[in-house]
Amino acid sequence: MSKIEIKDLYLVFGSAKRQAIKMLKSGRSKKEIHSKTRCTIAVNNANLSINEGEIFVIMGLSGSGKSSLLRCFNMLNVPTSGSLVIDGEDITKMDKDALLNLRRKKVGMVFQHFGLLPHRTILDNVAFGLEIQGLPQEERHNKAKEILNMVGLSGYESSFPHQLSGGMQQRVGIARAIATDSQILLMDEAFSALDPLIRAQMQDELVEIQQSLKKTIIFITHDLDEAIKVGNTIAIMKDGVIVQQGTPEDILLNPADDYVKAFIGNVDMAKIITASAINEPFKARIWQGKDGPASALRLMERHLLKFLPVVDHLGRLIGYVGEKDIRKKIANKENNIDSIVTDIPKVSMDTSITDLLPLFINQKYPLAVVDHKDRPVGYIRHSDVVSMVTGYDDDKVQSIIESAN
Ligand SMILES: Nc1ncnc2c1ncn2[C@@H]1O[C@H](COP(=O)(O)OP(=O)(O)OP(=O)(O)O)[C@@H](O)[C@H]1O
Repeated sequence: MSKIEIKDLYLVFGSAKRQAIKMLKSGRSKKEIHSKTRCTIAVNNANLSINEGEIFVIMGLSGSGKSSLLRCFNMLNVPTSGSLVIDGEDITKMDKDALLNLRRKKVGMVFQHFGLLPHRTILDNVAFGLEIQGLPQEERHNKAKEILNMVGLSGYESSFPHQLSGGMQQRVGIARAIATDSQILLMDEAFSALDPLIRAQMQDELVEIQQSLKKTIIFITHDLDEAIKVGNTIAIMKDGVIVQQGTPEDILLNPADDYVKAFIGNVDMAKIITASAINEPFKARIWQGKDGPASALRLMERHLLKFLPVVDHLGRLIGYVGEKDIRKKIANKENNIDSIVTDIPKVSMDTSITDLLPLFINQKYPLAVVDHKDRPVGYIRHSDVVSMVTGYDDDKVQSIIESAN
């Protein structure tokens, strides 16, 4: 379900906003508009749909408009035109009180440089939003302690921000943002001031927090690896325009233009692309104890396959049967396929391509992809994995592999 819906959103800085938008719509460039009107087009016709409970990442070069757009989500920046609907309500039309309420209760923010109050204890920093909401001291302290425990900072309640490392301070920032039970978290380069090891740890923790609390998180980063690690959806901005949005895999496999290509240029695709990108769904399967060689052969011929998955009475994969073995059984008038079921390595949809490669050693059949109940969902051919890793086209790889066999 979509939690946030942005339609035709423009954000212009400067006084001649109308003129700037008119020029923009008549095709003038951002630069040209700036030199004529002194206005900056920060967001140019953004359209986004953000699902409840997802981590939505916004990426783009410096100055592309990420922070400007993010600040529209709590109306710290007031869009020049367009709508931004949260839970069915257009926040661009809210009055002052409704907006205060939105910021206090619904939309929390985590800043790059933590934004903690230096003379307040960690406990009081986390309880800050609750204090503004008017919660009595005992109640807000209890809640803050609970959240500090959740982000691994129990025991630091009476410390002050400067006594904590950067990673710990950012945990406090996150704790403060989630203490108010806000459903939406805005995170602007929240991890970029942290050193790489702590940063990686914080990324894992964010994903965990999101999974347990089901917040909707809008997360800005410059770092594609980070975007891929935490993001369910990634939107890429250039000069105020959202040039592409999709799942990390969509973006890696089908970059919309050269700008996006340049972004993903130095990512190790093989580590990020998973089995799901090259999975071929099974069109048929046979049931152990029920189907015999003749029906197996019929299915193979119908679906042009040289092997079939065999499943037990619960639909769980046992292995494959191959065409040659099936034909032998038929020739020998044997009716039981049990002795010819070959064991096969099983993988899941999210196994990375690099982890798939070694599994092909000594395998004549494709790998089997199974779901969490061990039921077969598809297969992965060696040639597809090699094409993905080498970048050579599929037919060429297929012929090399076949000639080697
Ligand atoms: N308050 C403001 N007044 C005028 N122009 C602004 C203001 N805030 C941002 N801009 C301009 O809007 C454009 C987008 O800036 P923004 O900070 O949103 O980009 P960004 O992608 O977040 O960049 P960075 O990654 O460096 O933070 C830039 O041209 C910037 O100079």
